[in-house]
Amino acid sequence: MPAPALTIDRLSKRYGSVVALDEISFEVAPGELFGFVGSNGAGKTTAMRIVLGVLAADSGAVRFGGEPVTHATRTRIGYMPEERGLYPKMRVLDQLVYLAELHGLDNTRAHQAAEGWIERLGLCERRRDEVQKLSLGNQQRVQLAAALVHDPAVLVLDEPFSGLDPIAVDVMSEVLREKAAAGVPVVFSSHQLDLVERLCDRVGIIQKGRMVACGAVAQLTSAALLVVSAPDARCGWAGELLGVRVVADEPGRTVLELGPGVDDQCVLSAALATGAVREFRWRRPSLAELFRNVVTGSGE
Ligand SMILES: Nc1ncnc2c1ncn2[C@@H]1O[C@H](COP(=O)(O)OP(=O)(O)OP(=O)(O)O)[C@@H](O)[C@H]1O
Repeated sequence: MPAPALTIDRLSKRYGSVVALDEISFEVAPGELFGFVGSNGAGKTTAMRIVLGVLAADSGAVRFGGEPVTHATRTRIGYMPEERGLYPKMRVLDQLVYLAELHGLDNTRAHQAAEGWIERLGLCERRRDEVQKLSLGNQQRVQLAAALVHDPAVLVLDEPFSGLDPIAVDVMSEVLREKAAAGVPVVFSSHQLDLVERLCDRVGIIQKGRMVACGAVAQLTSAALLVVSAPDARCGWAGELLGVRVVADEPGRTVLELGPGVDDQCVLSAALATGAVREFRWRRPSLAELFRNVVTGSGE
């Protein structure tokens, strides 16, 4: 059976006077890796917890293959909570078998799945250890295994990369890519924007509970930036140019965004007026630059 799409439709949630989510919507298609990014407190965890049914929305809906999420369909979601919900005194293997059985696998299949993920995630030597005795990074590997052990149809992961060493980041990335390639919609939150940019097909940027940008990474980062290296120029030289926004200003090197109708040759003349120009080229912004731009623009 093909995996269903995950649809988040105009979710709103308040905690007293705090608006955590304000009509937030997005969809994650089967086979898509969707990166959910935003500043601290933007509302990512709240949205993910509502998807899982751990928290109720004030309004809006979560759909799975077009149908409202029920208790039965929820068991098909693999979830990695931000607060990491493992049993500290349970051994790694026992824990994974238990969670797999809880999601409906019989004991033999639960053992096979648990052993498979233990091996895949490099936990063989830790399989008989209590979770609380593992390093934080290894606990996180177990948490990922816990999200995957019942072969979920959708993956929802809250900051799965935080605190991982580079090898574990590679393993995590590979697993997420593989699940997406197998047709599973995968959504994860992260503050590591370079990683999100590398991995994701689409991203959603949430700010104060509102989706302020959502789309394909290439499309969102298509507005070009102008890089100008003028070693003799004093800092701030470009700030006086009309219609030009300074994105970054280091000694000798400036990154600019030109407003509509601004002629780049006028910028070149202004740069040459400061002395030699060693570099003058257009480039795409990174996701991190886009994020800063969008978040600043939305009033942060
Ligand atoms: N149980 C709660 N009671 C009151 N306010 C809450 C509660 N949980 C979250 N909030 C508030 O809701 C807003 C959204 O929080 P949320 O944890 O969803 O953000 P986040 O994007 O996941 O942040 P982070 O990147 O720091 O994990 C914040 O203002 C937060 O303080």
